[in-house]
Amino acid sequence: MPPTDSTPEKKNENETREAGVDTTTGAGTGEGPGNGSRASGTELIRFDKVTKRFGALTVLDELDFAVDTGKHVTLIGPSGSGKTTILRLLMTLLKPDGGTITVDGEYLTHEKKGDKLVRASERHSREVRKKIGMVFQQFNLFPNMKVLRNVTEAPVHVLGMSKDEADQRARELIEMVGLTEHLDKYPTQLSGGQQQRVAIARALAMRPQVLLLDEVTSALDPELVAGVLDVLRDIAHTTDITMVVVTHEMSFARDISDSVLMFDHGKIIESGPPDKMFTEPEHQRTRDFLTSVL
Ligand SMILES: Nc1ncnc2c1ncn2[C@@H]1O[C@H](COP(=O)(O)OP(=O)(O)OP(=O)(O)O)[C@@H](O)[C@H]1O
Repeated sequence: MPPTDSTPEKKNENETREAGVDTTTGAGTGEGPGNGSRASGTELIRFDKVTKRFGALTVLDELDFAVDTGKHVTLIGPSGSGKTTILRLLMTLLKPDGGTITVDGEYLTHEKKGDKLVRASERHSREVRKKIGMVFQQFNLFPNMKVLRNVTEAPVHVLGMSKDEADQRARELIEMVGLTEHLDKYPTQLSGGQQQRVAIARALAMRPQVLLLDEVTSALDPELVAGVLDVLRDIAHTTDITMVVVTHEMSFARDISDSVLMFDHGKIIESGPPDKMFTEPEHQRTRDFLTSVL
């Protein structure tokens, strides 16, 4: 399908993809975002010494990493290692206890007041968060709205898009996820896999710069998984959208990732391109984890 206003920009298929992730601890050097200058030319997301605690449990401990524009980064690691927490922080569903998160050169968690960096207001976070779309494990569709309206609702009410434009964009996205004949159905009239494809179209309708995927097939019956992964593979391979993915589907991760980050107890213990991570991981914890899921 040719690129349109409603779909993420088509990528140069000959482009050689580099890892696109920085897990060094150099974050925080330089002038920093939020004051008119971007931390780096192509950087879209940066976690700078981000700490998240739940009571006595420290889930993320001064985590540093960055994702470049257009790259696909997959987070792997044992249950409880903090992967979903990272996505929820990006959606501002959680607040960090320390450190800063920036998206497209703007602080998500903080804002500048004069020379000071203060906690972001809800309004500021909401604006920055518009750059981010997320697809959850549970599809979270509006049960009382038909498929088309599920996809047009947020562009009209959150972005202020005209109904006609939202409608046209939604139809194109619904076609992209293969559901044109189901436009007029309610979510309960669809299979789980179809509902998840509506959720993907709905996230893309907001034209986000980054798409977060949180174990999007784990609530599906096994026979419905492939259809959803095929749609996501297509989006990953034919568009320029940045992706941060949490999945236990390792062959999918291998197909779409520029870089894989292995988490253990809230820290990145190893990272690299998927071919290396899945065939010759260096860390024993990574080897043990991959043996348990492959
Ligand atoms: N709202 C919360 N309140 C208390 N503890 C939480 C909360 N959310 C997450 N946790 C805890 O934080 C830790 C990290 O959770 P998180 O969901 O980020 O892990 P994960 O790596 O995504 O695991 P999984 O692969 O099982 O989804 C877990 O021990 C979890 O129980």
